[in-house]
Amino acid sequence: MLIGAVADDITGATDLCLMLSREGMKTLQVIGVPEEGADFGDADAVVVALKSRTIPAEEAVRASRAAAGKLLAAGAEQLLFKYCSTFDSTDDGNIGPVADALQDLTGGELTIACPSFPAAGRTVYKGHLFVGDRLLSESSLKDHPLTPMHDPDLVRVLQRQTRRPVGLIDWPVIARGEDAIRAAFAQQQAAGKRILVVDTLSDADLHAIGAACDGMKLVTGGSGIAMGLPENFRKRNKLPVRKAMTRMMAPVGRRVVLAGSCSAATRVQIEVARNDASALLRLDISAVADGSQSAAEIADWVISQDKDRLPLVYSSASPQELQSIQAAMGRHESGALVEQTLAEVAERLKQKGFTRFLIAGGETSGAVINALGVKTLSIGPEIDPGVPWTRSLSGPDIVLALKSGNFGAPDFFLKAWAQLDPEGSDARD
Ligand SMILES: Nc1ncnc2c1ncn2[C@@H]1O[C@H](COP(=O)(O)OP(=O)(O)O)[C@@H](O)[C@H]1O
Ligand SMILES: O=C(O)[C@@H](O)C(=O)COP(=O)(O)O
Repeated sequence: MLIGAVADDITGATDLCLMLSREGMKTLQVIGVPEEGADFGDADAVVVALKSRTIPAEEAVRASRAAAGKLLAAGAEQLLFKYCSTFDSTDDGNIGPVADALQDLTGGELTIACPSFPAAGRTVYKGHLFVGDRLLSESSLKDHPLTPMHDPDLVRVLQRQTRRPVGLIDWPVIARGEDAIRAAFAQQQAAGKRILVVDTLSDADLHAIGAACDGMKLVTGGSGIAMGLPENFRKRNKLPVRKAMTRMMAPVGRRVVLAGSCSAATRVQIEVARNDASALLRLDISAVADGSQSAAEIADWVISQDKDRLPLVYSSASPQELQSIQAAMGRHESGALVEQTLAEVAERLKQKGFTRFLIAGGETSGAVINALGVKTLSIGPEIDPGVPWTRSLSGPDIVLALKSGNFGAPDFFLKAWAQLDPEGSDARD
């Protein structure tokens, strides 16, 4: 194993898997902390998907340390901690505490914090995170249901989460390339800094930063940082050149979209599907809470739809609607009830022979995957930046597209299916 990664949510993990496999690494996604003696086959990279972004910091640290320990024991040469490209976290964590714990596990050496993903519009300049052309705090992430982001200055944000000194390598240094970046690492380390936010404006910057991280025991960031890391192993003849996949075999069966993301991109995708005459049903959380809507009824509705129409169940709400739901029911309580309901719908549909699932939302995907009993995923073709098709390797034979809330083009829900073999296939990849 060349790279062992711990991701703080499931869509983040598939995003990272896609990046690593696009760069030629045979990549396996494992759901949850691997079991003792787990067999990772001949994977060049293993990404462990946790659901640790919004749980209490001590639990996130415990799970991340356990997962990282398994990857290091299996021979991982470099450890990667994957979090969101929009740095989703609270002042209590969990990025800082987990990075600290993994740094301890890997000998306490200097590490970086590189959330940038320019292909998805996330860049960092003077330590400030931009989403498209807006500062993070002025983007739709300020209204995230679980981790509203109000401060765009990542040095400040991260410093609130860790006692270790946080530094910054700004863009003029990054633009001078690998050697300059490496020299800046050494200078900052000598100045007592332990974790460095790195400015990044382009894929070229990511390649240069990745090259400078050759040999760094622990790297932290979004999937973008994985763009430049595989080349370090290829240079040493540890990694062959592989072609990216463009289509995927999928088991015979019906399809469904389940959206528990309230992100701006997902809400647009829902409207595009509505205008295309897909069959839409809203999960009304107040109705679920008072018993007038249930997972069983929602699943029956999906099953009863004409097979030629795409069925889409969504709980997604506008920031204003969300505010009043959360005021009435509580932020975590309402979120958990939505997740639990969509997870039960998925489980019921699986029982009825549905094999093709498109799930929108990271936390939502985590809940659905757990309910479906999926343990490992192989990575298929890219639908849009950050979102591949995946196929379950053990347990139920199904394909899944796990879409991060803010990823994907407006027609994502409609176009994703074109990459699956319409006839179906009984053989797993
Ligand atoms: N109508 C709603 N009311 C309250 N919470 C909701 C509603 N719809 C979705 N949620 C919750 O919002 C959270 C969205 O997070 P997530 O699934 O990670 O989406 P994203 O990828 O957009 O961040 C989930 O916990 C989900 O259950
Ligand atoms: O880095 C990213 O933006 C994604 O990989 C990711 O982690 C997004 O999280 P969700 O929006 O909660 O799916």
